[in-house]
Amino acid sequence: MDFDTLMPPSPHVPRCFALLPCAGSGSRAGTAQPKQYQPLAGRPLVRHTLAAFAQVGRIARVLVVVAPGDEALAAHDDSFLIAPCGGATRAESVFNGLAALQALGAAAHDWVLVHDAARCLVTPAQIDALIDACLPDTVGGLLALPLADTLKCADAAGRVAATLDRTGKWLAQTPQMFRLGALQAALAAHADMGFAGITDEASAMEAAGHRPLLVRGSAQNFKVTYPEDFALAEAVLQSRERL
Ligand SMILES: Nc1ccn([C@@H]2O[C@H](COP(=O)(O)OP(=O)(O)OP(=O)(O)O)[C@@H](O)[C@H]2O)c(=O)n1
Ligand SMILES: C[C@](O)(CO)[C@H](O)COP(=O)(O)O
Repeated sequence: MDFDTLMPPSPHVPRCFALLPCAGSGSRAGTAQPKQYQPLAGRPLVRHTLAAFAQVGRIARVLVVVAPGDEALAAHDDSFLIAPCGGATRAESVFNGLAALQALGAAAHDWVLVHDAARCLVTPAQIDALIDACLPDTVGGLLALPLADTLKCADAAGRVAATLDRTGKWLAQTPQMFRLGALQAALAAHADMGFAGITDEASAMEAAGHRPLLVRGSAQNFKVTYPEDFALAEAVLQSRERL
């Protein structure tokens, strides 16, 4: 099945697709298997991420980019598609995923929401807020959080070299929402250099001269990165169940 059968393309009504990079090794998490497949509150972590996107009616389709050979780990069902085209870096996985979306029928003017599989606490309301903010915009944008702590710069010995002005500084989160064609072109410009310095979609768009919109996210939308993050994520999920 391709996307055109699902929802015909129209130059007037761009569709929204979600692309989940899920091909990382999760080395900082210290788990035996990649963190996105670790059990969390009874199911693989990435399943919580997918559940949030499944509740957003404006997302036409979700594509999960996994490492070649990991298709079974992502345990496929009909609510999402899998592309086993993960790359050596997150940016490469996203770049390959955009090509897979295009091959399935997504158009250059369609929107793509790129979201870390490892940010499993994102909520449908946060995704909707990003879509609401970006749909009327020409560029697109990202969820992000203004810095809430004092910002230090370290020297090589692990001592404070300076306290930096945090005014106007935000922490980038995901989803990050851009037009497929514009994002593809922005990333393509860095492919020859192995996507060096491109740590998120917005940084590629910025390098291409765009100024993405900052949409306030939530501290709960953190990326599971370190061993202690699993217990925190589980506690948040359990607290939501009690609501
Ligand atoms: N080559 C890569 C690297 C990362 N990711 C994905 O990008 C998201 C954010 O990556 P992050 O968690 O920061 O990186 P990991 O490589 O998974 O972890 P680490 O840096 O600790 O090894 C994750 O959902 C991860 O699976 C990916 O698809 N392809
Ligand atoms: C994209 C991202 O989640 C924005 O904060 C983040 O940069 C991904 O983590 P990484 O460690 O840079 O891969």
